[in-house]
Amino acid sequence: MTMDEARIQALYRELLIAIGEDPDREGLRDTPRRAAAFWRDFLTYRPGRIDTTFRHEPAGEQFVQVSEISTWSLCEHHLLPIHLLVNIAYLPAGAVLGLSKLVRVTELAARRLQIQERFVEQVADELQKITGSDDVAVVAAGHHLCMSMRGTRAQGARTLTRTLRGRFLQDPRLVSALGAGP
Ligand SMILES: Nc1nc2c(ncn2[C@@H]2O[C@H](COP(=O)(O)OP(=O)(O)OP(=O)(O)O)[C@@H](O)[C@H]2O)c(=O)[nH]1
Ligand SMILES: [Zn+2]
Repeated sequence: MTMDEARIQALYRELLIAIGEDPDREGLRDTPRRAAAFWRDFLTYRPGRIDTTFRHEPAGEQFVQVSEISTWSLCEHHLLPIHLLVNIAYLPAGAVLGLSKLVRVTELAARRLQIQERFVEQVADELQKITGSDDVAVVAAGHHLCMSMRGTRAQGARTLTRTLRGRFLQDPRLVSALGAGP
């Protein structure tokens, strides 16, 4: 994605004028710069290495889950934050992924304009790709500010999205191992 920071700053200045503010008053003078820096920081996450795996042949079946990964995304309809708690599980296929990489993959999918349904799909796609396992599950509990600070003002409403692939689709025991969600 290309980002034109000078243009973003100019647009924020326009926005301040449009809402009846004086963009040159002391408290607002640097606001367009700060707001543009936010967009740059938010949208240009560099995940580093995300595919470190270790060969591992468990004696029996193994289920790996990292729970309650906390991150922030932005709702693409209102440009307001979504706080996400994410559980990721997979059944290793001959190799296990470095645990921190599950967090990096989560962050990568969060740092864009999102809907929560697509977010879990994108995390699952990436996880399948880097683990080589078809058996993955991603569950997210979202708190959408567009539903709590405006609109319905539904304080505490939690949205649960879940994507199940491979054996997670076929085996109810695996789904119950995931728990009720983050
Ligand atoms: N499916 C889905 N909907 C979302 C998500 N984030 C926000 N929305 C919804 O997007 C919808 C946009 O609806 P509109 O009627 O176009 O917008 P609005 O007039 O601001 O609606 P309200 O939010 O109901 O006030 C709302 O129902 C939001 O709750 C998301 O991650 N997934
Ligand atoms: Zn929204």
